[in-house]
Amino acid sequence: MSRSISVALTPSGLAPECELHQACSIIIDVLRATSVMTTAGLAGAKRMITCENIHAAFEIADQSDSERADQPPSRPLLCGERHCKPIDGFDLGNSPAEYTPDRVVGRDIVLTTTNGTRAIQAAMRSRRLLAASFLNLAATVAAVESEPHLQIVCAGTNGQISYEDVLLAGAIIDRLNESGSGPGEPTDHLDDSARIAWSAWRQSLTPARALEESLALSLGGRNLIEAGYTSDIGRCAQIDTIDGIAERVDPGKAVFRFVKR
Ligand SMILES: O=C(O)[C@H](CS(=O)(=O)O)OP(=O)(O)O
Repeated sequence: MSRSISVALTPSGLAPECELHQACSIIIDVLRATSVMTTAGLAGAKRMITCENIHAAFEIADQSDSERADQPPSRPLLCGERHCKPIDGFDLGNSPAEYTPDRVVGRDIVLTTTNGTRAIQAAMRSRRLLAASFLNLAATVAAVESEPHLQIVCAGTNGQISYEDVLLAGAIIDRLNESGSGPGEPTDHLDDSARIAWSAWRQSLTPARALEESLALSLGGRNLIEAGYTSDIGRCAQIDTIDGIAERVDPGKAVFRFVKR
């Protein structure tokens, strides 16, 4: 199958002319939104509803409350961060470690983060929309391998390209091309950003440097270290520990469910 892969290195890199409505889009925010969505999904969260701002998150939660007042505890968990820190009045922050089964099983989650949930919004017009992390790299590849047009959207950090997201974009491209015709050259058609991501990933693969170290060098990694969340970097650097993926269930709505492979 001839497949094309485009990468937006930040959400604003999505070309206005790109035909998102035909594309399967993969959102990447390794540190930490899409790692959180993957972890929460595995832990049994019912639905993950993403939104861009705190006000909208409270509105969604209040609306669910009034819809189901007779069936407590149905209020969604309010989750996310600003400046890497938990938000006042919210239930959970943006550390994957917080998303344990005892906290999230059977619960809806409303998530708002600085970059990840904005990237989701930027790609809402996509035909399919999935959230990828290193944790579920194999499940991501399995979910998209028969798609003819893939659009990868890196969340970046505050409008800037972030190395950790580029690395995962490259890792997805690399895995999709593992059974390609020859070493060193993907068989898929890659745009230039996809080629940059793939090269970055290939270059990062040295026996001397573990993925965790590369993530710690990145913009998102440095921000987390400064904010006191160093241990999240190691957690988000685990590869293929979760065999499933959060996928949007309803076109036009930022509502995701975790699909086990
Ligand atoms: O909390 C995070 O991991 C980041 C914070 S920032 O990117 O350093 O501002 O948010 P996210 O939207 O998950 O990238």
